[in-house]
Amino acid sequence: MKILIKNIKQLLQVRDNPVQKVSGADMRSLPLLEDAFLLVEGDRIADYGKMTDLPDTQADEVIDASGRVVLPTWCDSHTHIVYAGNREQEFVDRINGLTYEEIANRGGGILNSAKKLQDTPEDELYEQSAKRLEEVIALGTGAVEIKSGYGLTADAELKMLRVVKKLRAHYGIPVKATFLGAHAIPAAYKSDREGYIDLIINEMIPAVAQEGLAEYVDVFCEKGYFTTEETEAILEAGKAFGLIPKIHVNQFHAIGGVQTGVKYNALSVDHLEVMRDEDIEALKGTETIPVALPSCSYFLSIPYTPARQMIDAGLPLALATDYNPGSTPSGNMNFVVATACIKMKITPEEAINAATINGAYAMGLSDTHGSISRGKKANLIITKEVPGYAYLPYAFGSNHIEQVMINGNIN
Ligand SMILES: N=CN[C@@H](CCC(=O)O)C(=O)O
Ligand SMILES: [Zn+2]
Repeated sequence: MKILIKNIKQLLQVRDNPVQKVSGADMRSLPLLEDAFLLVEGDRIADYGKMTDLPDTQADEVIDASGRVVLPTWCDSHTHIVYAGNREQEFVDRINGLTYEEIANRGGGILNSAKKLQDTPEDELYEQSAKRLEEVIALGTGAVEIKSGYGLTADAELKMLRVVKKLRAHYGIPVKATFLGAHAIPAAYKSDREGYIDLIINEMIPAVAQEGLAEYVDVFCEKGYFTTEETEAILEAGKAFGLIPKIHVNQFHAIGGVQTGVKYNALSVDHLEVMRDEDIEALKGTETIPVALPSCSYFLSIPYTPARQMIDAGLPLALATDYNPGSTPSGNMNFVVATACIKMKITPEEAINAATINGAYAMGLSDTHGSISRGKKANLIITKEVPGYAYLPYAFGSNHIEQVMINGNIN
């Protein structure tokens, strides 16, 4: 099957020589072609160029993208979309004055979600999660990472990861799995945190590895959750089973989590709402990509990751949703890109780089996703008629997407 997309107003993120990620000042450059064509063969990008150079080719289907922008689908490298129910009551409680921390201390928060998830059968959990995945694909996400961490028992953590595996098998987009047993200390281990860490290290990680259920290992390295020493022990154990670290750090407090991530060669360090100069320094010259989650800052009214400062310091940056029931009940990458521009003062070019090629890097997918390059997967967003790509984050809150193509198929 050959599909020709012609008359594209702007074809974004065109890279003849694909890169793994873009950093610092290079993030300001978003290579594009105006008045372009794109040829899809099977599930791959076969060719692209200016309309004036359109080869004489027979296509099975022709899409006229006049007035429209075409770009690679979003790569959302940080989500928790496998969860049960919702936490709308906590949302109301926060409006009425309680803090996220106070709610967690009263047994709400992650423990509330864990209780719900433990009581939800696997099939039902799959159905709820599949709906969310379908929703985000329609919003232009074409690759996603999903974490466990709302199980907090060996059985429930494995249940979550089996749901992720089923989602991967059923949907055409890459779905990367992360084991986040160290998301919170469960109530049963309240006065025996060593016991829970022991369970993670000696039972959960080996079981996850044995079933091949995850590629990454994550820890919520934060005051009141897991210390840097505990994080190190868990990452060490994960690494022994081939799990690559990808961790939650610096959401509320800077306790050295960035340095721990760098020490363990984490693929990414995520959140980073509270960053000291030494945390930015620690990331320089490393392969660890910082990931910002602006929808979380928006929803919790906490500081935004100092993305401007980090990019100006020469770092790469990825953007992701953090879609989860507590801190970010939204999986909309379009909103993430707009919020990054509006609140973090990064340019549309930087934000689109952060949400495509750098998001792909944060999931180990740069070779196949995240840019318009020959041979990469044909996962594309075709917008409605728009004045240009900066209009996408500018006119925030509207849905500018007309069609989403996954593996060469229009969804
Ligand atoms: N910060 C830790 N974990 C999730 C939220 C957890 C929750 O409130 O359910 C996050 O990334 O924001
Ligand atoms: Zn998260």
